[in-house]
Amino acid sequence: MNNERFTAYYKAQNIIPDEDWDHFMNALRLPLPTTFRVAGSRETAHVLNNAIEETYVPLLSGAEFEGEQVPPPSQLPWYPEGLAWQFNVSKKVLRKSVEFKKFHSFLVFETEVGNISRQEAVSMIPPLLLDVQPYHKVIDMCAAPGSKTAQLLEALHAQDTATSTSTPPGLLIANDSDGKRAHLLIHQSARLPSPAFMVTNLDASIYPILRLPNTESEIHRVKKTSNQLLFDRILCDVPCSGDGTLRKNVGIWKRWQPMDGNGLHSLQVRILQRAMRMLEDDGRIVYSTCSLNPVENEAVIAAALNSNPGKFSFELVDVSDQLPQLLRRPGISAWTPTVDRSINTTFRTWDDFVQSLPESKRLESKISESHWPPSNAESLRLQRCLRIYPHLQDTGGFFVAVLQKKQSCDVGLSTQISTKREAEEFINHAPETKKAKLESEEVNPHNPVISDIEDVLSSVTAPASVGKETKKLSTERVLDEKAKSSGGSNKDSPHDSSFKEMPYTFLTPDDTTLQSCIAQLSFTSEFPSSNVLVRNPTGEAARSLYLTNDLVKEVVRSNDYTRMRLLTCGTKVVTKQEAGKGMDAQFRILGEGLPAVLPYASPGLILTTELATLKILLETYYPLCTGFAEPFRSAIEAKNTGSHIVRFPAGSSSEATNLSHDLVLPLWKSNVSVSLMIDKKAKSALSLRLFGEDITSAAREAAQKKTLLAEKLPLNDHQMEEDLSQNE
Ligand SMILES: C[S@@+](CC[C@H](N)C(=O)[O-])C[C@H]1O[C@@H](n2cnc3c(N)ncnc32)[C@H](O)[C@@H]1O
Repeated sequence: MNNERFTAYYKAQNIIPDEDWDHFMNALRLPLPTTFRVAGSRETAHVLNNAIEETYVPLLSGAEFEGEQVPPPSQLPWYPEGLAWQFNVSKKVLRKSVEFKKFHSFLVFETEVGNISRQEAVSMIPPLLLDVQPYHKVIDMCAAPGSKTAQLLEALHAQDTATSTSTPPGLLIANDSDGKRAHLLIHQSARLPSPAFMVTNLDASIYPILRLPNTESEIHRVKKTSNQLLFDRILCDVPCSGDGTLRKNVGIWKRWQPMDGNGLHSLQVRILQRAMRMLEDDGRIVYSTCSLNPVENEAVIAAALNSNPGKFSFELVDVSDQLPQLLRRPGISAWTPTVDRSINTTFRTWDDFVQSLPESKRLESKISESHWPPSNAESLRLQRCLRIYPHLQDTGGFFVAVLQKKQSCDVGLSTQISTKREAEEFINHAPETKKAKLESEEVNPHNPVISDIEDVLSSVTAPASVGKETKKLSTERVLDEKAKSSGGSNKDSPHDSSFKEMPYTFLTPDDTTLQSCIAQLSFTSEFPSSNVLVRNPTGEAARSLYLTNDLVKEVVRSNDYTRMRLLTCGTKVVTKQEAGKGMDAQFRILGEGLPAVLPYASPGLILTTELATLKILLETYYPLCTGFAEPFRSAIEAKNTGSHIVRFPAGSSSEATNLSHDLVLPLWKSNVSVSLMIDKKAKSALSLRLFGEDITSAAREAAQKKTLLAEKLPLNDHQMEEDLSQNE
């Protein structure tokens, strides 16, 4: 594991003192420990964390493998409330040591149901420094696959209890420009259903201006002069060359070369600049990469700070007192970009470099002035950035910077391209066809259909008080033009017919199907029936009902869903169990939707019982009502067929545990039997947690299959083992 270019480049950057160099390089060659975070609301997280501390750490403490002691998991010292862990054992130990095998099953199942997030330690830092509160409007600009999004959602839902979801007044938009990855993100986030969540699929560097309804109100801290949705917190975990992940992605050793970072710099700057324009006063941006390269880190921060000269008053936040046990190094103010793959770092300035090129080549160069440290680098206080190195605390490499917007002199202008040079740059980044179109349009300041380029250019030269509205509109159009060229919306109509997702239609509270659903499920009058949406063009409550909070509803109703390429919003709470229309349909509460609707479930819908009932529900797919002990048997027999909720109160106990908080689950009653409406992985996780073993019918069937396979196949040991592990 070596790469001479890597060594030469980073030696030239002076990021690691000479005396630490070997230590740094050796750490990069070691496998990364496994790290995970106990997720979910604080209440649930602490219950599970206690289980790790009280059950698994003692179980694993004496573990030995092939005559050697294997250390048990330990808490990451800097992670708040001890909720993140690491352990360092090989796959062989995980598969063969009885104790670790049990721990591994626990991790796998709890990860499946979203109670545990397998996440690199350093990747947990940005959301912590973003400091999200439930009332914040938050956007995660480059979110997929979503491990940080999950942390942001948890912070938004800090008030959740173990059984029910709070409805935070804030909002989280997770965005990614890669459609496939954005869908993966949706899949991941289904573990944390939230009425305050939206996913969009846009290029973050040209993220469009989103609107809120035209209102004079300040309910959501919307400025009276603007109905633009500005964000309190923005995460820019930008695409990067990723050399901080060398320990995990060993293939990088072979292919690493510095032009990857050079090539990403411009996109990284543009994403950060876009975030700066979308930020509320006093708002905070966290910029992060898993790269060690200053061109992708400090150079980006410096370029973005310098591109807003004084207008928005951004500054790097000193976070040296936060996460005090996290070992870090300060950001640097001097670095030397390389201009080619051979690590030519001899040019002290961009001018020197450009002068060295033949005149015909100068315009072609992709390396810009902002790859070099600016002359005011010291005054930008780049040392406030965080550099995390593998040898400090046995982690990956990482970079984080926290930016704060102090105030804006003019809210209208906050959406603007701020300097003439910036406007020109903006246009220069547009594809050629778009540029020609933008440049050929006529100027008419009284007509919204005016030239974008002229408008942008005039907006930065006109006095701030003149034509504010026109300027705002035009900036939006420039973004729309850019979005259109990358598959987004059309200039004349905000609708983008190339976007194929189903529309989002809010039902009226008196919709007959919705009313019938509410009546069937005995939801109380507090149920927010005006925040229920369906996903089809006609607005018919055809199958699934989604619940959003007020702010998400406002955003969806005030913006064309195709223009914002909205992939999902809110949380699916109820689905039709059987065919049937309107009043005839039978509705069922979904497992993932239960926490969101529980606050509105009337007592008649909830059956309270003991863990012995749960045992039967886990052991059998469709247990007969007559198979339960009293009083549950009579209680369930007396219920109508359909959707119900079963509650196991705190204090119920089983062989393995004593429930420390209520547990509620969705139940379906047929004529003579019942069934627990959660998926088989959730059942297994519950079973392991509450009964110390997987007692589910699915696990029993899998074990039987395994035995059959072992008896049937006359394989040698090695083949047999492989077959069995594939079946697991
Ligand atoms: C470092 S990864 C993000 C990891 C993610 N934050 C997490 O914690 O799971 C960068 C992401 O940026 C996305 N991306 C690349 N270019 C983008 C752009 N112009 N706009 C938005 N997302 C972009 C990539 O698809 C990738 O998913």
